[in-house]
Amino acid sequence: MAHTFGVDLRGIIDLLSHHLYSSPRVYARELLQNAVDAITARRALRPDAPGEVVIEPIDSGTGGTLRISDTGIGLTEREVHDLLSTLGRTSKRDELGFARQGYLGQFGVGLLSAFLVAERIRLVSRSAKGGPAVRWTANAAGDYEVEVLDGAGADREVPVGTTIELVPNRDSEHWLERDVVRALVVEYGELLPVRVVVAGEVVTSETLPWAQDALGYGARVLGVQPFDAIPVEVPTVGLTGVAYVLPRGVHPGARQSHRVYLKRMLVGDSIEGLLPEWAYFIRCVVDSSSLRPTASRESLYQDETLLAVREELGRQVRDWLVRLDATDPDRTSALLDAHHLGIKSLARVDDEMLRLVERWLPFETTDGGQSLRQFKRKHGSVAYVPDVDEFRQLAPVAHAQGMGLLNAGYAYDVEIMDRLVALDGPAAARRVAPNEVLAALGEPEPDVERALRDRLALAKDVLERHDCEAVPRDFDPGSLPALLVTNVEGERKRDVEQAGEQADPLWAELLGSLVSSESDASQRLVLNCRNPLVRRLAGLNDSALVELTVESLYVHALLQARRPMRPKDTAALNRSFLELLDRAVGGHS
Ligand SMILES: Nc1ncnc2c1ncn2[C@@H]1O[C@H](COP(=O)(O)OP(=O)(O)OP(=O)(O)O)[C@@H](O)[C@H]1O
Repeated sequence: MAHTFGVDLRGIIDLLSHHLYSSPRVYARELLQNAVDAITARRALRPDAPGEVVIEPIDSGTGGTLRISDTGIGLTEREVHDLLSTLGRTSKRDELGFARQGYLGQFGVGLLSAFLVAERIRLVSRSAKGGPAVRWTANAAGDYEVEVLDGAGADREVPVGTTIELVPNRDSEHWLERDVVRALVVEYGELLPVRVVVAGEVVTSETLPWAQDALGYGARVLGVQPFDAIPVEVPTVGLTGVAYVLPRGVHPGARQSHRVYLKRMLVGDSIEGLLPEWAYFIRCVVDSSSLRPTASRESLYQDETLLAVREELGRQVRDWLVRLDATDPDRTSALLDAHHLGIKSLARVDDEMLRLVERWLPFETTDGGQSLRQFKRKHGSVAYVPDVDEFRQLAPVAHAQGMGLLNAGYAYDVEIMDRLVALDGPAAARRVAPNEVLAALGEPEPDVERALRDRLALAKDVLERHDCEAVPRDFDPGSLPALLVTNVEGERKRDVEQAGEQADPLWAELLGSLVSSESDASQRLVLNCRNPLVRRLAGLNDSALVELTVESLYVHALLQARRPMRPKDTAALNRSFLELLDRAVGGHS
């Protein structure tokens, strides 16, 4: 013999309250939604049927009930048994189980959420299809009663539509009181296309607020004045709304959160996944007639449709950016200034964005802040350094020699340079190695160089300790005594030597022929013979003082290069500083 599942109503209510819905507050949305759906159903029969929802909350502390009445389609006695008293039964799906167009509900469980705040629900309804009025009373314990109000005076007074009355449970009276109810109804239902009255006050408006004053509405919803408001539209899912461009100050890692309405009922205002990740500086407010909610109605179902909508909204924001670029240069550069990270990340894969970045985004260069285009116009191609510290170190030297350098050490910069090369050819951008800057530096006067090299021989131990080769040069600015650069060739040579130890002789010889540097030290301390201190170093006779000066110059250059200090560097800093201090206060005299 076949049996049907039994259902423990208490268990279901517990499931709903603790696991499906995030708070009892959703009861207001579910009741509102049923009332609006009932009006929609009635208007499907008769388009000019009245549409109004009236909510009478509890007056604080009076211990009464909340009533919500609608002028909707109502329920016949059969429907009350069939729809209200069977969990999961709904009138809002078709024979094949698909959600019917135009209705907010679809799962057949929403009414139960009233039990999150009520111990008893009383419903009185009269169907627009005719027949007597019906009263249905259900308790949280899981029992219900149906009475037909036929013929009696009470029946005649019941208009077509439904009134639901909630008797609060012990801890929930406050959920049904005026201020809370009003706030909840405004939050969820302020855009509903029917008149909703709470405690005598109409809380809905006919038109979508962003259609009238998008920027004003944006400021209210976001709490700040948006940079701009982009109207967006995806007709395939009946979506309209606004993409707000946030003013500066949003972090690229910040979670996207959008305000989403479905059929003009709020789903939530921190809905994720509506725009591609790069658009972190955009907040949307949209209404859609056919995106799918999850069963809790608190988020969107992540399906193919949502993916397609995300792509399309991303495209519309991007098109706006391109239009702005063409029509309003000042605003474009202000926007790029505020949100360069998102736009740069887009430029890696989108050529029009790349051109926009090329034209407007200021980069740090040896000629000050400049766009790639300006820089290219002056120097012919973009010579860049892919590391911020290296740039800072090389920039003054390069600038003094008339070389243009651009700092491409921030997020996405190198990928943007690679993309420029892929599009415009190898002359478009070029990575500059420190040695290239060194190659541009002048040779020192021979006698100064000779004298300096003699002194440097005295500091051999110090230089070896720091894995450094000293290179005398002559360059501007004269105030800079020394420059520390990584010896890329030296490192390569060391790798090759290591590889050579393990490789067969023929291969080792081949590898060896690729390396030309004289030294295999990993760093180069480039001493500036134009600097007075370095010149004095060339004339020193005290070998201890030569060692101390070379080590101090090394530490100074290391600090300038902002390299991380290893323990032996910190020890060198302490040693040289204290020894210099000692000499300064006369310890050696
Ligand atoms: N105010 C009302 N007027 C007329 N019929 C109603 C009303 N409230 C509920 N009903 C009927 O009761 C059924 C069950 O309602 P319930 O809120 O549990 O589910 P639903 O609205 O169909 O779906 P969902 O769970 O997505 O809200 C509805 O499908 C509708 O037919």
